[in-house]
Amino acid sequence: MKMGESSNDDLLGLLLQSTDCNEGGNNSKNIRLTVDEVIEECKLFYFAGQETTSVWLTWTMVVLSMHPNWQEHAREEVLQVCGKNTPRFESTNHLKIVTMILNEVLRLYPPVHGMFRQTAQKTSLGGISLPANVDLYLPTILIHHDPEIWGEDSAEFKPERFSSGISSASKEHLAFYPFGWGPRICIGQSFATIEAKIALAMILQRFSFELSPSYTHDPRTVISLQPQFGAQIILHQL
Ligand code: HEM
Repeated sequence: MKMGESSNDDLLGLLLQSTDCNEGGNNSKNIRLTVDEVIEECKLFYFAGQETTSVWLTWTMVVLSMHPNWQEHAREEVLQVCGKNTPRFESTNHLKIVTMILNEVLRLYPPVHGMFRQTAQKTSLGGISLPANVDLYLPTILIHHDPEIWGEDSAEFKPERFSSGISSASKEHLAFYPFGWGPRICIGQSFATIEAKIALAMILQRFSFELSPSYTHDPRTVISLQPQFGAQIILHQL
């Protein structure tokens, strides 16, 4: 970095080009990052991106073990679209059932269960007037489970809710926000979705799976929403 050498075709390279140490970068002086800020950005990307996606896939394996019919539907679709080949980015757009399943898992088990905000100034929100410095919690998991929004079967795993897309899945607009919303929406949303589709497709191509008798269903919040006692799953090679 001190030699002024960094590539601009990956995230770390772009961050390094934005530092005070790299005068050759494209950014104007007033938005340069310090080295400490680059380190913090790297930690944020690792923390925000790794645990969330892995727990999403974990819940998907658990839920598809509980619903072998959906596991079979998803496998049939993957084999139809990709055969036994490694799924490519382009094929992920054709995985409709896999997408419905992944969305329904995000609805029932959102890895980020809620978001925190603070009013910077006096704010009017939904007809309520809030003073400055009020802490707000937006409980994603409660909204995702609300029977008034999703229907009496809101607690059930029903990927068909999403068969006509996200906007038709619920009675309320903006009732599904596993990646947040607005200016701070998850920057890794598309990356995570492609990653999850490819990983799930590769697992379905190779294995059928079922829950081990030792599995106990007990979702708990440990920063992200996790299976408290682990996810013991038995894989059968196909
Ligand atoms: C299932 C996977 C994921 C879920 C559920 C998820 C969820 C979220 C949510 C809800 C937020 C907004 C937090 C807030 O507004 O307070 C967020 C922000 C963020 N996410 Fe993700 N995320 C996922 C994957 C990823 C991946 C793969 C990356 C990076 C490669 C990533 C990077 C980030 C970053 C950097 C932010 C902060 C953005 C900002 O503050 O402007 N996330 N994520």
